Amino acid sequence: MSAPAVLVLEDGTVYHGEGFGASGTAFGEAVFTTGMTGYQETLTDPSYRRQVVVATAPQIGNTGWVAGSGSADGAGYGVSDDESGAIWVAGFVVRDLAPRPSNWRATSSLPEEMARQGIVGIAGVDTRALTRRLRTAGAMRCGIFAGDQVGTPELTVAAMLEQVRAQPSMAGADLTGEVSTEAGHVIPADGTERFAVAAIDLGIKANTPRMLAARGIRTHVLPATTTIEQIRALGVDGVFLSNGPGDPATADAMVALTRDVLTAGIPLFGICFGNQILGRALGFGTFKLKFGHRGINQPVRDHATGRVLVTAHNHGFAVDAPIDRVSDTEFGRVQVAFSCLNDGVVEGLECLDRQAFSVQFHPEAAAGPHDAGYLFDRFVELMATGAAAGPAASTKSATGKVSA
Ligand SMILES: NC(=O)CC[C@H](N)C(=O)O
Repeated sequence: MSAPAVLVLEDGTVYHGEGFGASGTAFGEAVFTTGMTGYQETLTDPSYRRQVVVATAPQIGNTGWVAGSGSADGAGYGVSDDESGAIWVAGFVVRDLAPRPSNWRATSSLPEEMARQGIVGIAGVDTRALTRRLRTAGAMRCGIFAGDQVGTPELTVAAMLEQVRAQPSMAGADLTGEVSTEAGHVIPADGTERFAVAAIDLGIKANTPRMLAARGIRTHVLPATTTIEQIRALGVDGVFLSNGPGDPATADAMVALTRDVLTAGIPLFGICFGNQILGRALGFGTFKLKFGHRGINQPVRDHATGRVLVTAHNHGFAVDAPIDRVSDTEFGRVQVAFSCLNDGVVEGLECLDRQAFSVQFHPEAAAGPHDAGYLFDRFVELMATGAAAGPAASTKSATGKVSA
C-alpha cells in the first residue's frame, strides 16, 4: 500500500499519494462527499457510476467492509452494508486510510475489497486542498494513476493530463443502461402485503425496496426499458422512479414513461434522478450544479411546514423550477416542496392536481440520517387514496388492500 500514485485533475492540478485497492488507472468526474460515515454505502451506490469520489472525512476505512448474504438475523450478522452488488465509483480518494478496520461486523477491509473488485484508490492526498479546488473550479474530470506505471519516464504529467482530457464529461452522460437491471426481480412485502409498486431501476439502492417492504409493499424492480403497458399488466398501485447516475437531460425515454404514468393517474414517487425526471416530465429543465451536493448532513426546508430536515444528498444536477410560486404545467399545478438551505437549489416537487411527488435528497439513506423516512409513508398514503395501474388492481378495501 505504499506504492506511489498520482491524481491529476483536468485543470492540470496534480496530487501525489499512495495507491490502495487495485493498481492501474481510473478516470471519472472528481466529486467530494462530506459524509463522516457510510463509505461502503457510498461506494456501492450506482449513482456514483463514472465518478471519482473524494472523502472530506479525514480518516476512512475504520469500519472495514461488511459483506453478507443479505439475510437479516436481527443482530447484524449476515447483512451486508452494500447498496448494490458492486462498487460503482470509478475511484476513491482519501486523506488517511485506516491501517486496520475495527468493526465486529467487518468481513474484510476497504482496500482488500477494492482490490478484489478492481477499484483504484489513492490515499495521502490533501483532501482539504482538493475539495477547495473542486468548490472553486467546479467538479471536473480526473484520473488516478497507480501501480508500476507511476515513475516511468513515459508517464509524464502531460501524458496523464492528455488521457484525462480525452475522457467524456458528465454533462450529457447517458448511464442508465449501464446500471439498470436486465431481468427485473421482486422483493416481497414484510408481513401483510398492502400494495405493489413498480420501481423503475435507474440505479436503485438496496435500501429503497427495504423501506417499501417494511411498509407492506411488494416491489417489482424493473428495467429502465419498461413500458406503461407492462406496468399496467402488473396491476401495481404505484410507480417509483429511482436514483441513478448520469445527466437527466439524456433520459428522454424515462421522461416519456413518466408522462404516461402521470396521464394514467398512477401514484408516483421519485428520488434524486427520479425527481429530475419528474421535473422534466412536468416541463421543467435541469442543469448541472458547479460541484453538487454529496454527503449526509445537508439541510433542506420543507416548504409546507417550515421544518428543516437533515438529509443525505448525492446529486450533481438539479431541476430548474421557481421556488417561490406555484407553476401551471400540462399536468396541473406543481410546487417546489423542498429547497436546500445552503444554496436554494430545488430539493423536491409536489403535484397539486396529480398523485405524484419527488425529492432530490435520499429518504432511503442507509447510513442515515432518517429525518426524511416519513416520505415513504406519504407514498403509502397516496396509494391508499390513488388509482391503481390497471384493470387487474382496480378495487381497494378500506385498508388499501388491493383485490382483483
Ligand atoms: N443520486 C442520484 O440519483 C443522482 C442523479 C443525477 N445523476 C445527479 O447527479 O444529479
